[in-house]
Amino acid sequence: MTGQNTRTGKVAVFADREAATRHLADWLLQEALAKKDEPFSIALSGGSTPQLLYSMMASEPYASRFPWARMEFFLGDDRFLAHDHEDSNSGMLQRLLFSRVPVPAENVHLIPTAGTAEDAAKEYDAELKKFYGADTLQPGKPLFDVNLLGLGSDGHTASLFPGQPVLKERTAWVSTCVPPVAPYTRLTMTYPAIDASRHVVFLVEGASKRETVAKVRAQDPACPASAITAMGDLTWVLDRDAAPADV
Ligand SMILES: O=C(O)[C@H](O)[C@@H](O)[C@H](O)[C@H](O)COP(=O)(O)O
Repeated sequence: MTGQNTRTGKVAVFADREAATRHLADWLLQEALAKKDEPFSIALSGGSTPQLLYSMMASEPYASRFPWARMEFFLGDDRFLAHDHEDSNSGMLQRLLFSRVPVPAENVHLIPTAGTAEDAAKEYDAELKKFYGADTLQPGKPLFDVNLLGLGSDGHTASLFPGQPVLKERTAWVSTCVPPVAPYTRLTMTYPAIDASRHVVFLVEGASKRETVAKVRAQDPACPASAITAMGDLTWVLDRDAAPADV
């Protein structure tokens, strides 16, 4: 697999948020069906941007077409909060998607919240390794089929925030992060886990993100998202407002 990065990845621009989201839903459906009887694994992003996608996947024509029984869902990151907290990504996904489709409960791998944040990171790290079937990543063997990422205006993705120790983590697959501005301790997949994806997709919308998209595509080192690569391909799915002038 020839890995792509944020500079070499393909850019797909759509007229508006609805069109970009529908394209992504169609593509995810195509990829899931292409796996035929094999599991289809996807790590999902939190935040507000992908919420339309999750609602769309749980509605027709997608709800009756996705092969839910063989889909495996993970979270790229979460805030270290009870899942019923209004700011929990797990809670958001439960509300918008998992409670509305027939995905088996054992296929929904939410980030744990018991004990300390460090305990939860170790537990989720172990869960990823159990799913993968090994404790070390092997060349050419992806951990996920798809890793869906968002982008913060400061260039963070998942909970890989600028200046944080987690950016140097190259062994653990899950770590904690205390973002400089956000009030919650976060749990996040690290670069090795995210990069071990067959497809990495950045879904970014809105004019407020345009400058950051340009920086990350230029691989500005100040933006943690710049260092993201994919084991296979990396794609930017943008609405017109988020698209830099050169795309
Ligand atoms: O938990 C989170 O918030 C996300 O994982 C985070 O990385 C998000 O993707 C960006 O902050 C963009 O968020 P918006 O889509 O809300 O702009």
